[in-house]
Amino acid sequence: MKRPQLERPALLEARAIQRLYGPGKGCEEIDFTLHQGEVLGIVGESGSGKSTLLRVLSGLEAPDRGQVVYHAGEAGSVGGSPGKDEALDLYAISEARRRALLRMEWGLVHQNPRDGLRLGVSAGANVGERLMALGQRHYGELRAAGQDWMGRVELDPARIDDAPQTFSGGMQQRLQIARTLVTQPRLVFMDEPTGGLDVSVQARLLDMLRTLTRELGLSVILVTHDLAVARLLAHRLMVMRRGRVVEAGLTDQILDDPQHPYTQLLVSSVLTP
Ligand SMILES: Nc1ncnc2c1ncn2[C@@H]1O[C@H](COP(=O)(O)OP(=O)(O)OP(=O)(O)O)[C@@H](O)[C@H]1O
Repeated sequence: MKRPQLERPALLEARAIQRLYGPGKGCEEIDFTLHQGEVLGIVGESGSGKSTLLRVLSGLEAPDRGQVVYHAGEAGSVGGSPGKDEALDLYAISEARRRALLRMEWGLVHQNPRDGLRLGVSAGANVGERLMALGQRHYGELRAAGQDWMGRVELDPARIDDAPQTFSGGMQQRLQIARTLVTQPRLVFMDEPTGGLDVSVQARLLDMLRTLTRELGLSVILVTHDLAVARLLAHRLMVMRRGRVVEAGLTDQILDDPQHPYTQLLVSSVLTP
């Protein structure tokens, strides 16, 4: 697996994050740095706090304690000066600026594509909509981008005018991915992107996601309970249990030589035939 270069600049930092609904429910003492071009997998069984952490990291739910710091500042980033790194404390900036980040610099891929798509408009409009939010208005170019991205996610571009409801679950998920990536987000959050799909559909989608993340050099925070998905996509892993990170490190190291008894259990229960 291709390793991220360590000297790459930081993109997102979690500093002592806590969001608890009750003892062990939610997440606490979360510290890590995501570097540009890196895919970080957050794994753990159901209820371990993965989704809670993702909501906090992606600006959807404020933590009780701690900070999420996003390094903006490249040319074109929201509120940043060209070439200058600017560390934004996600929950200290205004709600409007946080929303602008989500719309313009980040992407969110939901487990259920229906949460990420607009079902009432065509496939092409779903892809073009985020570009329009960035100021693109040229109809022909929006349509061309829609067709191009449908092709990239292995959907038939001839179906550009079809409504997402007429697509299968796996096709809807590919459309959601096209809609998310068309704006070339600096940071992508994925919540169980292959969950809820048939195994054969999952395998194809996973293959496509791996190709896209590599080709585009995407920076991704990926939540999954599926260690096979984590193995294929993530450079690094954080293993969560009852809201805390019990083990973190390079993916191969964690899955081939887990140190924490919980990780050992998780790995043996999934990977051993
Ligand atoms: N809004 C909420 N109010 C109260 N408790 C919550 C809320 N959201 C999550 N929890 C609780 O926090 C714990 C962690 O939930 P979370 O959804 O983050 O786990 P998860 O690892 O993502 O699980 P899954 O893989 O099943 O989605 C669970 O015990 C859950 O019941």
